[in-house]
Amino acid sequence: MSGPGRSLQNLATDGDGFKPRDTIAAVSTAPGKAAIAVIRISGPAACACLTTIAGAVPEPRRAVFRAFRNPRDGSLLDRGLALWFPGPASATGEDLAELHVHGGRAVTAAVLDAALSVAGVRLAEPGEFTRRAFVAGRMDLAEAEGLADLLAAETEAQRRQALLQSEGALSAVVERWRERLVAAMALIEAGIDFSDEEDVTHAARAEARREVEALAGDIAGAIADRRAERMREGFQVAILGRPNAGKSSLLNALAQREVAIVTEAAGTTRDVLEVHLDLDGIPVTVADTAGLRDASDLAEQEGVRRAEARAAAADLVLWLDDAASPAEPPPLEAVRIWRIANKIDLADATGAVDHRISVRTGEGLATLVATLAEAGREALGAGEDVGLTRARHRDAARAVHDQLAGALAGWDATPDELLAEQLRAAATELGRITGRIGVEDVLGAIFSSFCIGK
Ligand SMILES: Nc1nc2c(ncn2[C@@H]2O[C@H](COP(=O)(O)OP(=O)(O)OP(=O)(O)O)[C@@H](O)[C@H]2O)c(=O)[nH]1
Ligand SMILES: [K+]
Ligand SMILES: [Mg+2]
Repeated sequence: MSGPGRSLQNLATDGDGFKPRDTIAAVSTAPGKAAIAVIRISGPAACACLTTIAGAVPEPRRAVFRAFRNPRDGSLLDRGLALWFPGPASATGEDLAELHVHGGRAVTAAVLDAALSVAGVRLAEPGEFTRRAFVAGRMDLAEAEGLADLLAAETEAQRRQALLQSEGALSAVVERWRERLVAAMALIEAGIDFSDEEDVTHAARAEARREVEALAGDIAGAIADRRAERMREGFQVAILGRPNAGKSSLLNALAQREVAIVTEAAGTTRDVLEVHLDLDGIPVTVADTAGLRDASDLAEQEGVRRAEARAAAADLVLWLDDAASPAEPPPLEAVRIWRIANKIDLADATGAVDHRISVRTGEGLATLVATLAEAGREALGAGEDVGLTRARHRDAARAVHDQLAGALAGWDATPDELLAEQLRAAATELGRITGRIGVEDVLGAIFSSFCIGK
């Protein structure tokens, strides 16, 4: 990765007070008790910092065992590994030092404090190490977002997808789109050069048009495919039903712990309660809701309202009902509904149902879980295909698509120069996804979503 980040240096530094020339330090591992914690220091004073705390600078990229000392009085703080990564071939592109210390609160606080006492060193902002990597051209924006997703990944499929994006798979797709646009532009521009040979111009314009049509189709396909974006949030399932159908019991059975209160009193659940499940690598969020009925109680009325709102926003509704007395689910537009008859230990299901279960005896639950995982995999993919993962990507892709559609609509009537200009504008717009252009407005939002130390 070379160009994009670097060309942004001025934008990225002047736009919102971001100053890569400071030296930053932070604990990069999670807070709390642990065997090891890593303190990272990046910037021009990293070398001074390392010398002050750990003695001489070690050979680049070699871990050495050192005593870490308080710069104020030379007292021993801890012993551990020191590493030195001189810029620009470091993670941030700057001089970077790492101190691996014992992972206790007091130890990390003392060593971080020692680092911050060195002139020119300050505490890092959230995501600032990654942001410096972006500014230095070590990764593009889509890759940085992939890295954020990788840190947040809770299931295998999420991990696979995030890793792909962090390694540049989405950037490569977008770059390929841009190359196709540039090729179409070149055809039009060739027409400009050969404007006295009408046949050549005509053929070139026709070929460019075919290419732009195909590209607009591919981009529309990518916008319509929401699987990768939904993978980040998980497959959203809402359990809906009348009071006492056994919704909370089902949630507990799926979660394999007592998350929700279960009683025989109708109207027990009021708030929406959700659990995050990992079904065979697929992230599935299941929400338990208040039983639907004309409630007199104010809190229960609000619970019913929330239940209906959650169901309307779900990918799938599990309409749970008593096998003995099934009722119709409420009309839910554009939401898939599975009818599930519960309590088949008491009475057999009547009418058409998708699943027959007894939460009490466990009958039918394994099949239900397997079918849920399958539905989730269908909706989200397995994390092996590359797609747009954020609204930000989709907005940019839609803007490009609209520009291409506009160019295609007026194609024959548009002079070569103007057509080439329209395609150039679309190519520029594509650069928003990887951060080649005009990203200063989104930088803060993207990087602040990271933790401090990343
Ligand atoms: N026999 C039998 N009882 C069940 C089964 N599932 C749940 N129950 C019982 O049904 C009653 C209601 O269960 P809940 O899980 O609280 O039902 P709910 O749909 O969450 O009820 P609300 O939150 O009040 O709407 C409890 O007494 C459960 O033990 C089942 O499969 N068989
Ligand atoms: K109940
Ligand atoms: Mg309940």
